[in-house]
Amino acid sequence: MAAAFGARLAEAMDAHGPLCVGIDPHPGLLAAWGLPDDASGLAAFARTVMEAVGGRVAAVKPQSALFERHGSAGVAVLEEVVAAGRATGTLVIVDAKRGDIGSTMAAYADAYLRDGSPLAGDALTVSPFLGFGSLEPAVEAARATGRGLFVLALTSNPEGASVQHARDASGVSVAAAIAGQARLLNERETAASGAELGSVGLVVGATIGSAAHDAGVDLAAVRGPLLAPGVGAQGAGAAELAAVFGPARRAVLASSSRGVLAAGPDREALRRAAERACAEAAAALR
Ligand SMILES: O=C(O)c1cc(=O)[nH]c(=O)n1[C@@H]1O[C@H](COP(=O)(O)O)[C@@H](O)[C@H]1O
Repeated sequence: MAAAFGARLAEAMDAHGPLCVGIDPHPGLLAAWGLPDDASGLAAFARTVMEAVGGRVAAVKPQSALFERHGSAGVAVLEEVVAAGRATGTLVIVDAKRGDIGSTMAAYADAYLRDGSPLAGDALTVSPFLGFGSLEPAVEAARATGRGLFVLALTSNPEGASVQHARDASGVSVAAAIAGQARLLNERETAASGAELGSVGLVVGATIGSAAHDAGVDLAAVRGPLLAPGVGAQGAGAAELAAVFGPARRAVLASSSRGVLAAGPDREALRRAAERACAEAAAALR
């Protein structure tokens, strides 16, 4: 079994800084790069990004939807990204936001978190909104194979608050309950391994302002990595990262997709954009 994801991510962030480059091949970006909006254009896009940043950033996060829209040929390109991450030593977070009843979740875990599956990167984004317990097969598969999960908690979109800030009869918000469950899993893992970070991360948008505080979420107590999308194209920058994460900032992996990808297709320009985004995040999260 590979070392646990939390420990591997901490090592990758120490080596390369706290940036994840999102691979979101939107139709508009394919066009801007002079590529056709089909599987051949998608493949050229994904290869260019991996050649530019593979081995140079802590992680990449391919957005599954933008591969799936090209059908099975697009999914094959996602598999190529997973393989390229492994070849370059860059962690791959497959952003598929899976969540279903437990028996179906077991099949998703098999697809995305099983050794030998071509879609299994190093971590998967998952949705806990069918109940955190429904994620158990994914939690178990990740634990058994040294992979990680990023559980949606406080998402970067404004609509997320209507669900995530809702409170139960005892006043605990949905987001705080999710964070509490992740914390329990990470406490168990880190007590056994001594690692600083467990492998059950949360997704917390860099755009959420004071929402963690307002929803009663203690991000530092989670002891897992905090994936922070919303940097760049959605408007968050260094100031927002510092303000949202405060004492939890050492656990943050800032994620930017269009903000970096807009610099392509020139590989050097992509590399420089990633370096800039990484330096900015590192300064904010130091
Ligand atoms: O799980 C995610 O990565 C995610 C969660 C969230 O709360 N907000 C969010 O934007 N994302 C993803 O992060 C990426 C953001 O892309 P950019 O806005 O181009 O940087 C997209 O792939 C989103 O699906």
